[in-house]
Amino acid sequence: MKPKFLIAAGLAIAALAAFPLASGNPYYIHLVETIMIYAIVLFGLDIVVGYTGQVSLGHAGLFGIGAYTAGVLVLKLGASIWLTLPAAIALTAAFGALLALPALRVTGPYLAMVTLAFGTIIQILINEMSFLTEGPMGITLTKPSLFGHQLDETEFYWVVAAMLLASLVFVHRVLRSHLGRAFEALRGSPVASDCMGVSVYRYKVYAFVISAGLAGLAGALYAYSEQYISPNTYNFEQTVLFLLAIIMGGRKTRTGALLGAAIIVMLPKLLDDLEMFRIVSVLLALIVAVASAVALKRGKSSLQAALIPVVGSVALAGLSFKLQTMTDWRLSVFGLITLFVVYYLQDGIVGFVRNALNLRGHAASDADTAAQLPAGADALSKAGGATSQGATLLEASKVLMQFGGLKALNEVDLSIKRGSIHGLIGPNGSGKSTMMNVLTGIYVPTAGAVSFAGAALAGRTSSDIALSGIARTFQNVQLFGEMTALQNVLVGLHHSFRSNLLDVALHLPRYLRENHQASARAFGLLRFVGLEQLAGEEARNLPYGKQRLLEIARALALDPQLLLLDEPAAGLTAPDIKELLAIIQKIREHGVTVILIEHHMDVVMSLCDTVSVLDFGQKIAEGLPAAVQADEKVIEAYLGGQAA
Ligand SMILES: Nc1ncnc2c1ncn2[C@@H]1O[C@H](COP(=O)(O)OP(=O)(O)OP(=O)(O)O)[C@@H](O)[C@H]1O
Repeated sequence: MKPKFLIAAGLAIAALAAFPLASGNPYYIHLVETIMIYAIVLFGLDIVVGYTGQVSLGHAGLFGIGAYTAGVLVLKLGASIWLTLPAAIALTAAFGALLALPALRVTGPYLAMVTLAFGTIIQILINEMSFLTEGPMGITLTKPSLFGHQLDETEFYWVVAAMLLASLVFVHRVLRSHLGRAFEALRGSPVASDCMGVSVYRYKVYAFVISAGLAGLAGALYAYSEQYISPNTYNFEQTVLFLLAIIMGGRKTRTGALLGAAIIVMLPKLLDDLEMFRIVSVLLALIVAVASAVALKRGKSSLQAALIPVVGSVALAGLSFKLQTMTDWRLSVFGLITLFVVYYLQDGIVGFVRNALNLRGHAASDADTAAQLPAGADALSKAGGATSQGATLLEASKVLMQFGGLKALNEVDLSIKRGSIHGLIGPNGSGKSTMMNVLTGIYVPTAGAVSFAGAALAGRTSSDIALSGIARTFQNVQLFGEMTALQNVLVGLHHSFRSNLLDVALHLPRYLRENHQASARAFGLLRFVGLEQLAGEEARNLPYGKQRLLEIARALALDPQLLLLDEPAAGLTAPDIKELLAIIQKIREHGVTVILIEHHMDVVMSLCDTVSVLDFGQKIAEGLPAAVQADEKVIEAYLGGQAA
């Protein structure tokens, strides 16, 4: 960690701890305490919303479960904080797993509705289960005791501050680890995640469970902080506020969550006080103007894009001086601010400032990591082994893939020899990509069987198949766009981690060792495909040809025995194709078997040992490239069309 960062963090912690002593005002102490509690919820919600890209409107319900676990345990058993906090985390995490179930089946607006229903059910249950929760009457409790000492407002503030710091470190470490990369990969491309051995199912559940655990912790702290809980707090408005806080603050940043929490706690109060509202809106206009000017100067934004937020915030400041009273305008101003942020600051306030000031988050630190790694790491391990060269690695027999009445594959047999490069060609729509999808478990064939390295693939998930040694690239590049090149490859290396949540959270030696080894290998793989200079660049910003190479590096990270390349040369320039040919040759030299789908005949002819030709889902020819090229049926179906 950089000394500058450590000093800043130390100062921030000292300021946070000193605040109640300096302020002395119970109202402000309670306000900051609430912000910290909400920030803990938002750290968790950001995992689900920001990282995995799911919508959750159920987090107020989870927050409520945490609060009521503490409340009920205190009410019924007189339990201490040592029991209530872990119990709240555990029970809420279990409910989080329950909430994850719909996320496995539905996405987008449907998921939003289901999670909203979950939140509503929780609120109704709290209301109805009077024997446990005291129903609408609510539960009154006192501040907890620690080591026999009853905490006062300030001491409890410090407990909350300690929990905030612990949550911050925990979440930050998890999100920067292989687990966080897995969450982010789900958002980037679920199909590619599965094909990299990162099970979408498993990691969606993990994300909800961790997120819920944090909501539970926050809920329990909230119960003690307010000293009174009732079902009405955990309602629809609360859940929307949480979501809004993430959007306003900025997703995928802990600073954004803190800022979002401050906004949702302060804004309603701010909108009650006209004088304060005027001061803050003028300050906001100034900040936006400066950030926009910087963005414009650095060429990060067009004049129009930079002007709109400035005009908006200046108009808001102007409006604040026109208003005589806030009472009638509170909700309208709140709505306007929300609309403005959601529409114009889509990366949230933190994202906007980062963009304007050209701060690149973890992209820059990836470049640093890359630069520190040893130069000669042997990235690509030997696969297969010389002894088994020539034996059958993959056998597909009578594979039928039917979509309604269309037979995309019609009883196709395919036998792939270990160590070979096997070409799969055919006109558009002949079933090549469908075959890839069958081999990687994305499609379950209507009939027929596939065996790989002696084991049947039937009934296995894409991620299982990937982990057993089949890696692939995609016809339409499926990178994790918001992640750097290095992180993309690290997702492919997910299988090399054995560390669990505890190893990650406490940075235990096992995790540190695995992380270092994985980073070194990822960088080595980038070097293997000639992308080491671009390690810290976001995948979406790479030129198309480089994106295709990055996909190959990511696939190789799986240590595959079989690599499926789906039109790797599509859209590449002639020099890029030359580079690609050399890389595929090198891959074969490392003993990796390759199935190559390609429309560029020169690539197929120069690389492949055997070529199979598909037409309308049927295999019409197979053999040496030259023989296939001369085959009448092939010329008629495919090469003839190309020649023409
Ligand atoms: N999920 C699907 N649902 C319905 N039809 C599909 C599906 N996937 C593929 N098909 C159809 O199966 C046929 C074979 O498609 P496929 O993408 O495998 O061809 P291809 O040989 O890879 O073509 P190209 O070279 O254009 O990529 C096409 O008619 C396609 O429309």
